[in-house]
Amino acid sequence: MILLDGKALSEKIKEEVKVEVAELVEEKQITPGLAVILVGNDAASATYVASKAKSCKNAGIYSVVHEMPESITQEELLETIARMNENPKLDGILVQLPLPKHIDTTVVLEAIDPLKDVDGFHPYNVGRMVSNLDAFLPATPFGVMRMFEEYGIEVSGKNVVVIGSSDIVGKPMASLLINAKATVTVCNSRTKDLAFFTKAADIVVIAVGVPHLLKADMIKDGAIVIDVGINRLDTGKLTGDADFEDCKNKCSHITPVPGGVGPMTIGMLLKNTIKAAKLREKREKK
Ligand SMILES: Nc1nc(=O)c2c([nH]1)NC[C@@H]1CN(c3ccc(C(=O)N[C@@H](CCC(=O)O)C(=O)O)cc3)C=[N+]21
Repeated sequence: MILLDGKALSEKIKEEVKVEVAELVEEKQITPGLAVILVGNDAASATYVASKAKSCKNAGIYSVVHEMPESITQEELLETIARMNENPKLDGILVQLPLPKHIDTTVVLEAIDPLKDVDGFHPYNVGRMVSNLDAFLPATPFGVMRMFEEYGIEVSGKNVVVIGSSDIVGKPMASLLINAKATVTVCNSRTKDLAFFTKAADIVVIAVGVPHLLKADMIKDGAIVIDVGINRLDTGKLTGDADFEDCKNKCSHITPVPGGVGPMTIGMLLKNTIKAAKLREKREKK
């Protein structure tokens, strides 16, 4: 069994990013900038945001974390985004999800300038991604594709089952795999016989938020398991959507949690921020 080491790979990506940032600064006098908007005081969200800011700093990317109280109105949030859209120091804008219930996430994500949408959640980028055009790709599925590449895993012609159909992971994951010529099946919580699909899969990508849902008896010998789940147990430990101990003896490759897909997400966000900075440079030249 080969462990897909997202932590080590993300270190490599961060080094690449560092070099690219240094080049941008030297050759184009541009420092990439990222704004992260954090609404409310969810502990997990705060941790992720802090780690994004730290990674930016290490890479030489200018970053601001804009914290707003749970009680802000949608209008106030939209005004903040409008200001950031106009701020030339900021190449990327990321609104940490989930947002409080009184705020309409769709409206907020659509307010971000598509050219600063480093999360790839704006319908403009979603449409371009589905059409296989150049776009900001959502960091988590983008990171999974990079992982396949790095480990020499060919997805073309493979049967891939994606479990979970969220806008953030499942749907974009399926799109990227379709663009790469995989045969893709997307399952969700209403799927009647999940094992029927997963047993036929060369690759299973699971992103549902149910600890240890995927067991060894649901996969075929030599399957590749990509675990996007990040579940915090009562013990405080993180665990995935796949039963790692059970699956590890049956699959050919598996991502651990922690240390798998999670760290890749941050690496690809930094990549997207550089892409945004390069887009700005092109616009400014015109
Ligand atoms: N607009 C937006 N964009 C996001 O990209 C976004 C978001 N909202 N909301 C929350 C999710 C979650 N997410 C993670 C990123 C890195 C790790 C990560 O690095 N995890 C480490 C462990 C971290 C720990 O120990 O807590 C690992 O899996 O090894 C996890 C989760 C980004 N998200």
